[in-house]
Amino acid sequence: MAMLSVEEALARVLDGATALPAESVALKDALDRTLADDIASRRTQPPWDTSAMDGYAVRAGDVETVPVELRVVGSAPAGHSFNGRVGLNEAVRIFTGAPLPDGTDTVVIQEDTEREGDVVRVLESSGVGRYVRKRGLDFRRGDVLLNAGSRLGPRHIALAAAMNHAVLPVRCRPRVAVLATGDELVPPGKDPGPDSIIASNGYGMAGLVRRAGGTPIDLGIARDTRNSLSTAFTEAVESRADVLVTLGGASVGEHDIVQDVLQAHGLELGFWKIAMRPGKPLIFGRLGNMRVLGMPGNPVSSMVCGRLFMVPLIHALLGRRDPQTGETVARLGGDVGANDQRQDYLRARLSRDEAGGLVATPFARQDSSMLATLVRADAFVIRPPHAPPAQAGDPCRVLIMDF
Ligand SMILES: Nc1nc2c(c(=O)[nH]1)N[C@H]1C(S)=C(S)[C@@H](COP(=O)(O)OP(=O)(O)OC[C@H]3O[C@@H](n4cnc5c(N)ncnc54)[C@H](O)[C@@H]3O)O[C@H]1N2
Ligand code: MOO
Repeated sequence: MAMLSVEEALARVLDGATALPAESVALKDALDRTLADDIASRRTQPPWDTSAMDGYAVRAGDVETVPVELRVVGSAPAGHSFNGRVGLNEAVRIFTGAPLPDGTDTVVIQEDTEREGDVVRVLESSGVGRYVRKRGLDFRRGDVLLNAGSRLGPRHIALAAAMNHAVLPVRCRPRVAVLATGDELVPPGKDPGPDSIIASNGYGMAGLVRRAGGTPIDLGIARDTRNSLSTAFTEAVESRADVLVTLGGASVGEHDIVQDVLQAHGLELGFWKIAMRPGKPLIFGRLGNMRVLGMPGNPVSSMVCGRLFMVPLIHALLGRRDPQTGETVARLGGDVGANDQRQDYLRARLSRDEAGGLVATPFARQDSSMLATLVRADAFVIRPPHAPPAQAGDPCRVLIMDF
């Protein structure tokens, strides 16, 4: 039977996944959150014509011919405007950021002047508007400058502040319950028994959840028994998780009972098994309002499934409009053989050729248990199903490692 393609599987995971409700957060807590509404400016910036330099505000007509002496009639530091009107052959001492006094249209920088008492001698002429930032140069009241669905980086937060917003509407963080399964698993840092494996995947998955903008809920480690799994699934439902991620027990052995027990809880199965390596036994379905991703236990398989399916799902629940696929193109740094029906994600090193082009060289060993190779890798080379053999120098698709 033909297995589901990666694209089709992703489409099914994202089907019907729409943005969660919004909440308000203070600017200082808004970093990396996703905006829930378009944001219009409450202010025009700059609010008035402003000096861009320290110097003298003058009338351009007075300084056409230089040198010329002007009478200094006042001073305008930032935050304190000069309230009078500046007349013929007059100047006001001005500083960067101060409003341009009435009657002036130009700034002469102080390096181009000599001052003596209340007289300034202007040595260089200056055109109209020189060193003046016009009112509204940056933006105007009512301009929509930040869009719903964008992730708030430091620059977006600075702009929101400049627009005079102290609080922003953002999407609630998707809650993602993460459950490791397996009798062999023990937490890191303990003294492992003779048959123990250290549980690693849950830590990686929780990190992926956080990076994607969700809140991980740690459900710990379930034993390979119906009872233990059942208790954990009940806990997931009670925790009001939007997504449940299980790790391990997804394959065909008689201890791989995750799917069975999920079904006993009412799982509506979306799919099981996809044409992908690593990650073939991926399970997807719904348990009430909760989406369930049953990931294979091999550490690299679960991280790749997390990156390819869980991260886009979290982004969809955040209403992200700017999702980055992370995909680009490179040239192969070594030969690769013909591919079978599974789309391969080969861990690879990136380098540059002499012309500066990107080169991706897959590691020789690609076993899905090898986490150290995942950390050594800079990218995945994507080999589509049934791709013919390819040689060093041939173009290839790559997914840059971003976790
Ligand atoms: N007869 C077949 N056997 C297998 C098939 C198949 O199609 N036919 N598929 C293989 C593939 S592909 C994968 S991937 C694995 C996935 O199996 P499971 O999801 O059932 O995973 P487990 O058996 O529970 O564990 C596999 C491996 O990973 C270790 N593991 C599990 N959880 C964790 C964790 N949280 N942290 C660290 N390591 C973990 C576990 O100890 C095992 O070594 O099935 C193949 N078999
Ligand atoms: O698909 Mo499994 O994830 O190859 O090892």
